[in-house]
Amino acid sequence: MTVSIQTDSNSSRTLQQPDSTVPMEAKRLAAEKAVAHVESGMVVGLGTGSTASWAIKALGEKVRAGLEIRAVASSVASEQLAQEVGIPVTDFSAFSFIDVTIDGADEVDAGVNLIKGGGGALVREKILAYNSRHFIVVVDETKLVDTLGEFPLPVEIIPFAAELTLGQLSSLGCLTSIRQQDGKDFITDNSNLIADCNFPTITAPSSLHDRLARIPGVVESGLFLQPMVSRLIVGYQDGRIEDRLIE
Ligand SMILES: O=C(CO)[C@H](O)[C@H](O)COP(=O)(O)O
Repeated sequence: MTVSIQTDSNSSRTLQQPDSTVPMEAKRLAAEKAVAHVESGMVVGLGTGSTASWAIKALGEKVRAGLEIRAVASSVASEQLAQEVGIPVTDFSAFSFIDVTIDGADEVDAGVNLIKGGGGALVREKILAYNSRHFIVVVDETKLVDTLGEFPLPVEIIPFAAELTLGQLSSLGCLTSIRQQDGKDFITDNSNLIADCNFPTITAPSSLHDRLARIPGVVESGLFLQPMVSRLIVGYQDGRIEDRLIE
């Protein structure tokens, strides 16, 4: 998928969404490795995106073969996919914590901090990750970076006074744009907007996270900072898989 991003300087550039450039096979292998960590009796959080979809499909196969789990989804799309492949989706009132959540990411830095939200599901994804005993991130090798920021940081904002909120985001040193889809504003599952924030680089993600959180109108940012990830699984184009426990 190709998304045209309009910046506040009226220039435009093209963001290649991960689907168009990365090896699907590496994503699939990483996702299947993650599913091997799911056991009967668990409550499982389902991420969003193409890598998470591979995990949902692999989980569905295991459920059909007898694995007994209950799942919660981070997006309407993932919930629909889960139902299609036979995974029982449960209500948030039915449990007090999630055993394991499996999700993808747009960037993973050397300290295992993430940018997420390329699929626009970052708020629900973060709620699931935060409430999970184990958060397994599955990516292909193209998502690994030394420093975050090449992928524009998605920030979910409420529609009210969005122009003012965009201005506040820009004052942090980024070019901002409201994400578009099919010629219209992209609307999240929470009826909000996504501001894509293009920083030159994000050298201090923790302080940026705090500054973003102080802006009224910002619901959440796509910065998922450590300690959040408990396991990182990376699929490589040559077929290798790295399954790393994060201490
Ligand atoms: O954060 C996300 C959705 O909001 C996705 O996990 C992220 O965009 C990675 O997607 P993909 O697995 O398709 O590369």
